[in-house]
This record gives sequence, C-alpha cells and structure tokens, in this order.
Amino acid sequence: MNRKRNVDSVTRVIDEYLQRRNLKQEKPAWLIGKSPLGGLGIIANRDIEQGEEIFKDFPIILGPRVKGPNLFCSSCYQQNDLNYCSRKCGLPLCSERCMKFHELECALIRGKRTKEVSFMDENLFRIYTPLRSLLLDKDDRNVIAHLKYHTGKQHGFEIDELKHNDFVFEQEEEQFLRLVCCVMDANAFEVLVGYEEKFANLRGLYPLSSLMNHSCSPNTMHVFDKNHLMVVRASVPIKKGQDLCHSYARMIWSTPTRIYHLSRTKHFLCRCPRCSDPTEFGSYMSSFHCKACRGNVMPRNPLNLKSNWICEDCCTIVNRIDIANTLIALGSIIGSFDKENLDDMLKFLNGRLLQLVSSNHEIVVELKYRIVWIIGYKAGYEWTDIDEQILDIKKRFCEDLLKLNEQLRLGNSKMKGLLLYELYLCWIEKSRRFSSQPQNNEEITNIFKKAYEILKDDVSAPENLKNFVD
Ligand SMILES: C[S@@+](CC[C@H](N)C(=O)[O-])C[C@H]1O[C@@H](n2cnc3c(N)ncnc32)[C@H](O)[C@@H]1O
Repeated sequence: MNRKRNVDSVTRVIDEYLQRRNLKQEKPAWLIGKSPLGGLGIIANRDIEQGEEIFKDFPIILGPRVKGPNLFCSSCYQQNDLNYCSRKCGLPLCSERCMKFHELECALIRGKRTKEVSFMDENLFRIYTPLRSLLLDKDDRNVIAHLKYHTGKQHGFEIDELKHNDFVFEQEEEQFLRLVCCVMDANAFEVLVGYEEKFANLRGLYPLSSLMNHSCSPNTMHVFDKNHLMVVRASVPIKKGQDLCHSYARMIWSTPTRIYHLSRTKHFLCRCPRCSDPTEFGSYMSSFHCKACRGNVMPRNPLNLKSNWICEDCCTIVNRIDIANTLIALGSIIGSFDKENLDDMLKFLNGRLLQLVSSNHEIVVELKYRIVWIIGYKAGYEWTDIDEQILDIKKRFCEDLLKLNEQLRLGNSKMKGLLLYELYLCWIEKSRRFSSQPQNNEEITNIFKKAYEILKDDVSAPENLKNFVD
C-alpha cells in the first residue's frame, strides 16, 4: 500500500475521518505533530484542566480479541441465547435482529471460505476481526494506511490462521489484511463491554487515539460509552506543548514487567520518568528486601533489563537472574491460587510474600487488587456474609491502592474511579451495620461523586454508578 505519512497527510485523513463520524471539534485542544517520543503524536495546543474532555473517537474496526475468555454475539456483543449463524458462516449470534445486522459480514465470510460451518466456530470468532476491514470504503481504508504499523513475523498470524481454516484471499486483499493486522497490533485498544464476568473482550482501532504515545504515568484516561465511542479526558492537568499519552501497559505492573511487555509487543524501550527512576516515584514497586539488611533491592539501571540489582542501603549486589527466578516463582504461586480462595491469598500475602518484597511490590498489588474484587462479590464473601475484619481488609486495601495511585502520579485514572467506588461501598456497608455510630455522610457522598466523575459514560462501570444522575 502506498503510504505518504507525515504530519500534514495524517492530520488531513484524521480530520476527514472525524468529520465523517460527526466528531470533528470546532476548536480542539490538541494538534497532530512530531513527538519527541517517536514518530507522530497528539500534542496539547493549550493548557488542559484535569478531568476535561479532550476528544471523542469512533472505532474504524471493532471485534473480538484473540485472547478474550468468553464467546459472545458477534453483532451486539452480549452473551445470552447464543447460537451459530443459520447461514453457516460459523459466528455466534443471539437473535434475528443481530442476524439481520450481520448479513453483509456473513456474506463476506461465506464468500471467502470454501466450506460451510454448522457450529459456533470459536477459532474463527477469535481471529476474524481484521476481516471486518474488507467492508470499509476507500476513505476509511486510506485512514488505516496512514497509521503506524508493526513489522515482524508475529504480526499477521490471523491471516495465516484464516487460510489454514479454508479461507482464500486474492493477493492484493491478503496484502491489505496483513497491513490491517500490523496496524491493529501497533494501535488497537482493549475495549470491555459489560461488567464483572459478563463482559465482552473486544479490540478496537480508534484512528485519532492511535496517535497517542505511551507513558507509564499517562496524562489522559479513556472510557468507552455504550456506542463504543471512546471518550478521552485529562487524568492530570496538562500543559500546552505536552504529548497526550496513555499507558499501553498495566499501570500496576512494575518497571521490569512494563519494559519487557512494551519491548515485546510495541517494539520500543520506554524511558519515561517513572521507568527511569528505580524507586518508581518512591513506591518501590519492583523492590525485594535485601537478605543482608532488609533494605530495598532495586535494578541498578531500570532501563536495562540486563542490569544487576543493588540494595540501596548496604549496596549488596544481587544477580538479576536470581531476581527473575524469584519473580517467576511468586507469579506461579499466585497463579495457582483458587481464584476465590481468600484465606490462602491473605495467608500468603501477610506471611511469605511481605517478608520477601516491598509492601507495594507488583505481586502484593496484584493480590490486593484481586482481593478487593472478591470481598463483597464472590460466593461466600458477599456483603452480607463477611465479618467486620474482612470488611476492614477490603477498605484498607482500597485505601492502600488509592495511595499508590497518587504516588505513581496517575491522577484520575480508571483504577482510581473503580477503587473509590469500592471504598464507597465499604463505607455504606459500615453505615448499615453500625447505624448507631455516626458516619461522615458528606465524606462518603464525596467519595461516590469523585468515582462518578471519573467513570461517567463508561459502559463497563458498575450499574449503580452508571444510573446515578447528577
Ligand atoms: C500507537 S503508536 C503511537 C503513535 C505513533 N508515534 C505514530 O507515529 O503514529 C505506538 C508506537 O509509537 C511509538 N511510541 C509510543 N510511545 C512511545 C514512547 N513513550 N517512547 C518511544 N516510542 C513510543 C512506538 O513506536 C510505538 O510502537
């Protein structure tokens, strides 16, 4: 595909795309420009306040993720009453209405596949999203051609899989599909529709948002509304001239994990202030306790995965391989826990784990995060089942994780919104149990309002939060 990609050409195609989707802003607070981080980026063209909506974006391609855990309707993305398509393309559908909506796509799939399928073809379901690009018009295809793409053997495996599953493509078509896969791997966002275990795990290519570069302490947050529109807001105050960034990695991962993930999947080495600071802004998220003095052992050079580790107090050097092996062992222990067995998790957390690692270590954080969403929800730990001690554990973990959010300078992140909501629920449960003890109702309401402010419009937010009206 012929790509002439520079600030002007990308600005023009994105501008026209937003116009076609009725999303063009009169006076945007951003422009597309060259970024010091690499390639192009979206740059603030004025100061932007925390919480301010910056832009909305619509997916040019949206569909199931390869690794999503559940099957769902390929038209409306909900999980009830699924059946395979009666025209035998193999995709799951839930109703006549969705069947109608799916007609074009169905014809496309049947036109490219040399056999009919009378079952829900889970294999196809997981790899067909790039095929949706074949239904795009010339202008939308041109948008895709103006986005960054990855190269390398791992990108485009979906097309090989499709061919393996009796799909046949013309040469030019296959070339375009491979480009789409490489563009999606470089730019697609994870889109969750639904809440708790009833969610659909989607992948969306949002052309304007694709131009946002990465930071491990980003200055934007985004949510997806019920129509899959992405709403991008400032998570912290942004100064004119700054790159608008979001995080391509989980923000509760420590630096070595983020750096490894970003280099493997996005092919760059992050050098943001958080990655460059071995203490991660004083949070010590990657630190182990020193065996000699119990000081913090951290990477000597966090930007180099091959660097050895050093105790900041007694300067003992620890081989990085020993650290990596301990991390793998800890990861496999927490991976082996029965997902809902709180006792085992708490015993491990308060015993062996905290003897080995810092209180904000990513494994501790991961466990606390899991525990917060077990208490109050899972069988045996529902709000009415738990004693005060367990309720207090949930409350304390919410507070710990919110403190970490501040330390990592994440501002109004989605994580903060969700944790504030869980903290609010803890307070409500306490008020219900101890109605004779006065609670600070104003403070409790403020926690709720703050959570609402952050998560409003988010289709995957808890129902009670979504139903709140200002
Ligand atoms: C989603 S694109 C972002 C927009 C991209 N810069 C462009 O020119 O279209 C992701 C790619 O941008 C580059 N990138 C993003 N954030 C970066 C960062 N913090 N440091 C270095 N490169 C970065 C990497 O090449 C990455 O694979």
